[in-house]
Amino acid sequence: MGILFTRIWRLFNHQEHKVIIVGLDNAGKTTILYQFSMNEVVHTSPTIGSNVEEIVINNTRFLMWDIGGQESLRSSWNTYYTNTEFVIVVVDSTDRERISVTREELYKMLAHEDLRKAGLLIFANKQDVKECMTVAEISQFLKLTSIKDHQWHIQACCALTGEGLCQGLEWMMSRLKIR
Ligand SMILES: Nc1nc2c(ncn2[C@@H]2O[C@H](COP(=O)(O)OP(=O)(O)OP(=O)(O)O)[C@@H](O)[C@H]2O)c(=O)[nH]1
Repeated sequence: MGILFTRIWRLFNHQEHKVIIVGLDNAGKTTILYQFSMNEVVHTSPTIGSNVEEIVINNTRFLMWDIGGQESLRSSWNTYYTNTEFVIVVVDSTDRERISVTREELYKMLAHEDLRKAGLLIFANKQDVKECMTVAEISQFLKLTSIKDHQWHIQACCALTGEGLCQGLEWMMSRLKIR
């Protein structure tokens, strides 16, 4: 009886949390996705369209969509928004020139009806590179403290070594618990 109950419970709790990973081209989105799913660095090439992986952490399932960040692809990001619970924005912390483009894309996304309830995790990636922007600088450039209608968190990371990635996932897990 106990085992049967557990199986039925699992069947009905097979909930999957949809996550989209966005950011400008070359930010490190695909590298992050495959660190999550395979725990290793894969050789990446620019994503045309998207990559998707299921990631299971402590029985919690995330379906993660890594969406290509090239300029021509950004206008179709919104086709992925339905039912998204978390948006991960990956920032190339070495790319000072385009942080304003990231900011524009970020606020465009946050204003979209389909993302009204989505949590926002920002990865300040490539922290291994000397003289990259710090988390504080990126927060300021992106005006994160002005975001009142979404839960958000910024996390420094290096997708090549995996440093910081678990902390980002832990933040997402903590948000799920308090819902
Ligand atoms: N130094 C350094 N390089 C990184 C890091 N993360 C990713 N890269 C490199 O950045 C380049 C782009 O990484 P991708 O993961 O393909 O970037 P993307 O955001 O998926 O790019 P698009 O598919 O064009 O949108 C690759 O050469 C990666 O090896 C990091 O933390 N540090």
